[in-house]
Amino acid sequence: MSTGKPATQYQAWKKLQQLHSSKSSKLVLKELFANDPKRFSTFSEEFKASSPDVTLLLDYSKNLIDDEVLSTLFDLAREASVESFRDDMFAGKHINTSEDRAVLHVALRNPPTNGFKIDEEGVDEVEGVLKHIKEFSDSVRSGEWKGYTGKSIDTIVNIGIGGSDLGPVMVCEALKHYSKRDLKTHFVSNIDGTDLAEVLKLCNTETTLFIIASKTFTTQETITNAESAKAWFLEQAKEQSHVAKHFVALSTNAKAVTGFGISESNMFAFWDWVGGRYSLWSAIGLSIALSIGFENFQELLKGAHEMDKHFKSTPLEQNLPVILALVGIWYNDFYGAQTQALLPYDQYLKKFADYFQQGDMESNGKSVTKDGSRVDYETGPIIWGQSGTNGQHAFYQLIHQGTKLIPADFLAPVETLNPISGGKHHEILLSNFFAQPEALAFGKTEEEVRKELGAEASKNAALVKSKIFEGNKPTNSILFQKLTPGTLGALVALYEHKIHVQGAIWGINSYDQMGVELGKVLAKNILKQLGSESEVQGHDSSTTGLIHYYQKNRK
Ligand SMILES: O=P(O)(O)OC[C@H]1O[C@H](O)[C@H](O)[C@@H](O)[C@@H]1O
Repeated sequence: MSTGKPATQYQAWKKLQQLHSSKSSKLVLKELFANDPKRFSTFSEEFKASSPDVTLLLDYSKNLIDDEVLSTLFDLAREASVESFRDDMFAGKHINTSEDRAVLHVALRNPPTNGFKIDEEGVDEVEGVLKHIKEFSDSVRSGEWKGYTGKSIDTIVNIGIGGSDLGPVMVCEALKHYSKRDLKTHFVSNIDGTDLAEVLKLCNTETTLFIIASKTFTTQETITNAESAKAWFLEQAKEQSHVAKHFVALSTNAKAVTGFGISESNMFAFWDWVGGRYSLWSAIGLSIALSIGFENFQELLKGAHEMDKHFKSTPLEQNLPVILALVGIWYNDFYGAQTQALLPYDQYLKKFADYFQQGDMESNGKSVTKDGSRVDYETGPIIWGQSGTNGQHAFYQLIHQGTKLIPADFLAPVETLNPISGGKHHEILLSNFFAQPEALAFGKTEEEVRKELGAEASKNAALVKSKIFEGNKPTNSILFQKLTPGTLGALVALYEHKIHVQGAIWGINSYDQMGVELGKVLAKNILKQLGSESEVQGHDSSTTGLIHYYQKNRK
């Protein structure tokens, strides 16, 4: 079990504080590289899965670390019992202590033979649900599954929010290359009626399949959207019995699903040991299987499983998720970095940062440890980013020359799936992928700027200063072979396990999400009061003023 101890109590943490005060000014990338020609090979690791397409190279040499810092970070991981906490997760122990649940997304991608031995109720049902997903997705994709007028399905609408939306959205976008183009996939998540209304304009009742994705099947947004979608469907289809051909549910809550009017035979089950933000590997991935086919969905699971094996059995010093986690902690807790950017140089990964906003921030955005003490150190970073090179033309200015330290992960494929114009686009893309971390690390000195400006430099001192790049900005670079389903599975699992390791060291519970509750409760209460001004009770003057303004001005 993770110790749940405040991280500041570890000896290694104290040593890292000392190292930071004594060394941080000396950790200068330009010098570290100049003094060690082997720095790249020392601080990089390759991950190779059994499929030759699934390989990742992690270069973490452009970080503000040396051997001593790194070995102390590994000491920290050992002192915080990261290895036994990891093993507890794989063994099905109830590491989600506040909800007394196991955390077993790894069981969803665990093959029936040669996998991990996991002992928890429901794990032996995983294969059966996968079989159900296969049969159903095959029959929809082949056109065998017919709608109420005998036509095949050509449009899928996934209605879900949070973990029941972001994973499928990200993966369907990332693996669009493998998708069945004549089966359109849409996602509706927001309670804002605009979301559903705009999607319904693209749908035909006779050929649309609605997937209602909700672990609890009580989420207000999802159930309201699902009810409105059903009403829209019935306006045309009339007969309640036709619902069975056009609505399926993904949930752990059979009672609520049948209560909604979807029969259990049209329900794809999962279990409470699957956290919402770790659920794309479960029945929640049905829209993925429909879009890219079951075999590709299985490849996605396989790639993740290979990363699980790596995480479970590789010594910490070569363990990719552990390295990413520790380097992240170095900036988050000792350098005071507030954020972590995820910058994929692959257009298909444009939703990757959005996905891990929930994955990381909902997991590690906590301020009490497992034993209830208030932390006196920083926990989860703010995750953000977008695909390169678009980000370069938007926010990189601040990363290069602003006042904030922004550690960034750069990701790119060696091979593109779209080698248009003889591969020219890809070469340009990758030249940017190589150039940005280099510019961030090594910057541009005043001397270089002066040389470049020539005579102008002596006339315009401010211009010289504005063109200096201080450099020494840390990055990780991840090069993967190409964006296959297996590679994506491995990449997602890499970041999932990074989150796990950081949470273990911070002593927090990465697997509950109490922080989303309060707003939901208040919104329900306010909804009841929106009828008239006199009903608005029990709020501060700001909230009351805003509600009254709305009530006066609504039409
Ligand atoms: O799948 P559902 O039960 O509808 O939950 C959807 C989402 O609800 C909340 O926002 C939780 O914080 C998320 O973790 C969850 O993914």
